[in-house]
Amino acid sequence: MTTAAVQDISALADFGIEVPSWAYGNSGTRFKVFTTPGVPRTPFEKVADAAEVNRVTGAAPRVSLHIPWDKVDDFSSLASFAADHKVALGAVNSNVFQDDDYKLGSLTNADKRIRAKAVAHHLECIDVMRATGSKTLKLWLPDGTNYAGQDSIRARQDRLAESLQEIYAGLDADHTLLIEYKFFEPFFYHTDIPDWGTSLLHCLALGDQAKVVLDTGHHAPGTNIEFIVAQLIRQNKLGAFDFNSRNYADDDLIVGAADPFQLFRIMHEIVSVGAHLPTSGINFMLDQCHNIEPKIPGQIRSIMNVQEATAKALLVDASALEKAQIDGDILGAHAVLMDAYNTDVRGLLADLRESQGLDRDPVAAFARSGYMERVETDRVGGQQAGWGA
Ligand SMILES: O=C[C@H](O)[C@H](O)[C@H](O)[C@H](O)CO
Ligand SMILES: [Zn+2]
Ligand SMILES: [Zn+2]
Repeated sequence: MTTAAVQDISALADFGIEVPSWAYGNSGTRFKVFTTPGVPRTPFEKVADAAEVNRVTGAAPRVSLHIPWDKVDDFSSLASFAADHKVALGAVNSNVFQDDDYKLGSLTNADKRIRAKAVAHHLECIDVMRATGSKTLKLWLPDGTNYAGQDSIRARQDRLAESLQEIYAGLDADHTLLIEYKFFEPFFYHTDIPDWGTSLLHCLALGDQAKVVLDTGHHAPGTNIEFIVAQLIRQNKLGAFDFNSRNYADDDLIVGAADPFQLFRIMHEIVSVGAHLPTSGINFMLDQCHNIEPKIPGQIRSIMNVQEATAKALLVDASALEKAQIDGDILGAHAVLMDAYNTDVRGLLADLRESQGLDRDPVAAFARSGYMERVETDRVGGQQAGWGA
């Protein structure tokens, strides 16, 4: 059983999780996008909601943007608005998945003019980064095909490599390009960046400023995600996470909701090599859609789930684990990990929040704040943000 001596989760005080602007807008599936009273209508209102999550959790210091969903006339005013709300603008996400021109591909398209358009969009995103002070460009490439023979898998990789080079050349020296992989959707025969290996190969071809994004919802069922985490960290090529959880496909549910033990195993691979520390440079982000549940409480719950998994990982008795592993003590080693996983860390986390001057229970603190009632009253009229907006 874990001894009291090692119940130190203080490292969580510096552990920040970046929240996605799009989680505060309406979202859904192809069947229905549900609307909710009080949903933001502008990127400013999205940032205000994200700042509320940071106010009660103390652990959501940045907001990811998605272009053009978060396009504004003056990005520096959005950045100062964010600063006034004690958050910063984080990764800038490109979008090459909502344009008819990209039906047969964007950065992989056989038509050079289409590829140039998609490259130009990424260079525009880099300009947004310069205006917001963000250092990260995040590229999820939806490109793929639906039928065997539809296009040359090899030729598309060559075109992709060329397009990525043009984007990479547009980065400033202190910028990072994050390349996200996904095994399928929106296409259903092949995807041009389907797995960590393909993303890693392109990152290695580009250079040190290119790193892999691991979205926890983007793997084939049965994939051992923590193995990929360990492998990418070994290569110093894990740039970021898109945290969420899923039961079937890219469900984008609340992280840890569908499989809290998987989240713990992932955070164990992170914590066991100190990659949870800010010095690791890994960006821990959420990528979720709260289709039916209240969005701000959903984000608060998500932050708490990552904190709980990380706290449990910090409680792993590392020396006992290593000894059991070296000794070939299979069940002993497993028991050390399960002891930490089965430890109820909610009290420790509440104590940590209190020591940071925060309410012990962020969910209750938000409910008591009256924030939701206020925005439901104020945000009348205009176009709610979100899918289909
Ligand atoms: O499945 C899409 C990816 O997860 C991307 O990260 C995407 O940009 C994000 O989900 C917003 O829709
Ligand atoms: Zn993602
Ligand atoms: Zn996704």
